[in-house]
Amino acid sequence: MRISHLPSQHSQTVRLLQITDTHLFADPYGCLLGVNTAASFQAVVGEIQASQVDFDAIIATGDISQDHTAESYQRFVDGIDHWSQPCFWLPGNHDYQQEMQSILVQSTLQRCDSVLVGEHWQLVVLDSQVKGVPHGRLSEEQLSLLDTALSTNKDRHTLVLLHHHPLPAGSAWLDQHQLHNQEDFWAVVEKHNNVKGVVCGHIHQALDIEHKGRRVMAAPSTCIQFKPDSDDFALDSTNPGWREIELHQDGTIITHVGRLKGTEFQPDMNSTGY
Ligand SMILES: Nc1ncnc2c1ncn2[C@@H]1O[C@@H]2COP(=O)(O)O[C@H]2[C@H]1O
Ligand SMILES: [Fe+2]
Repeated sequence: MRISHLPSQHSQTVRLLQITDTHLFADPYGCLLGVNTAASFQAVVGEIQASQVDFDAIIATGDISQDHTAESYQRFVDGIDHWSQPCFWLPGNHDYQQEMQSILVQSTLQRCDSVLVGEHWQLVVLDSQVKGVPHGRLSEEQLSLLDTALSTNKDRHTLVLLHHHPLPAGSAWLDQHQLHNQEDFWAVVEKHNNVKGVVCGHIHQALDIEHKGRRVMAAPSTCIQFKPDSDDFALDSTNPGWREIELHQDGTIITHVGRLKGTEFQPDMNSTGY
């Protein structure tokens, strides 16, 4: 298992910044359904800086690239380069792991399976990608990695990270692309009592609910947003954004979604998919 350490800084509270579904292109003018994804990503990074968000690490929860190019991954690296905090990333359905592995190893970026965070927490970072299709699945290997990390660090509160949503989000078109073997995932989680939360990307909308006694959270994409509770594909006019997550030593999670202001990054609302 690839294990990393994140020492807690000033206090025992650890702050994470979730950035997800950037869908970047090699072309700086590349657009997804009318939104220039490089520009919206840069605007989100700029707004995080302007709002002086305090964080100890970035978690990038997949779909970093839309065109699978090394240049698109380099664009992500360049966008967060000015931050000295580490970035832990995992693949989404749109990612090409070969390019990711070669580009996202620079400076502070790391692909690891488990991060021991301060004295009280761990992150388990899972790969739910099934090559070439939009839905997710956790292999036997990933399920066993989760099980091992939870039993090895049973005294640490745990936040599990994966790209695909491990429960229906309430939109039929999107739920066909959810984590297909979610019963297997929850069976492992329910064997242990240290999982306090699960964080995903993929659904391009904010979510913060309780499921099987654990917190499940998702963040807005840095580009286009999907309309919640819509059985057919539909975009939402809410702005690109991010999620901040505070992990407290007693196991409490405090979280907040931040978004851009203004109307610069409205998608083509009549789009029917991509
Ligand atoms: N109209 C559509 N119907 C079903 N799936 C779609 C549609 N448009 C896009 N998708 C896929 O659904 C995925 C959901 O989010 P992704 O960013 O992974 O990328 C999306 C596409 O792969
Ligand atoms: Fe996505």
